Amino acid sequence: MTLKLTYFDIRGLAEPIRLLLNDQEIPFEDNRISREEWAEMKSTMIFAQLPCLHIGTETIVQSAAILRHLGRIYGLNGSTESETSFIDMFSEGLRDLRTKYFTMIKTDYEDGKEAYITETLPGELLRIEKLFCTFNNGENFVSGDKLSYADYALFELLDIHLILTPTALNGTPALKRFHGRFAERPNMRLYLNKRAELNPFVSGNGKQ
Ligand SMILES: N[C@@H](CCC(=O)N[C@@H](CS)C(=O)NCC(=O)O)C(=O)O
Repeated sequence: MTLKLTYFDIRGLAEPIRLLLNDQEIPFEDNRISREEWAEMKSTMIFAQLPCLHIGTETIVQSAAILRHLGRIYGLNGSTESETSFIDMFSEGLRDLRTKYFTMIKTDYEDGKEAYITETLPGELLRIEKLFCTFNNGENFVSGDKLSYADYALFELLDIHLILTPTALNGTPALKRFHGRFAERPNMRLYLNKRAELNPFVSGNGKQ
């Protein structure tokens, strides 16, 4: 089965998907397109947006649907209904914070960054940390002993906040430990080192 992930040459909404594929050693074509190519392609996309995953003969869009699809087929979606629901719930919570982050980055970076860092972020991260500590006191993965797609989404969300402010995780020690641990998974380390050479922007407007 061939996999082709199409997105822009930024981290954005595709990066948790790239992290999962690289960490799991799933071969895929990382198709990073230019704005000119996008202008040609936009009208052919289901919701006129990216990312898009071609997987065999299937086409899947919507970043969360892509991540969940990969989670289901590669065994990264929990082992019971209750685990899967927890993973979904956790991911949707992450999505809410990611939306706040990208809204600030895209619409209010100059005026809103400081307030986001000092007023919005600490409470949001504390809530995520509390939920993360549900299983094994946060010493393993989101859903306990078993890795899931949510771990990739969590890692990327923490990582982009560390770019925004290097002290982002100082008030959430379990999340900080998770970030450090996860970055040292051998395939993650390989990918992160490779990515560091290219250093793509988090967002299309170059603010991060
Ligand atoms: N809900 C969608 C949002 C997709 C989205 O906002 N994509 C943006 C890039 S991050 C896009 O395609 N922008 C180009 C455009 O709308 O023309 C998802 O999660 O995949």
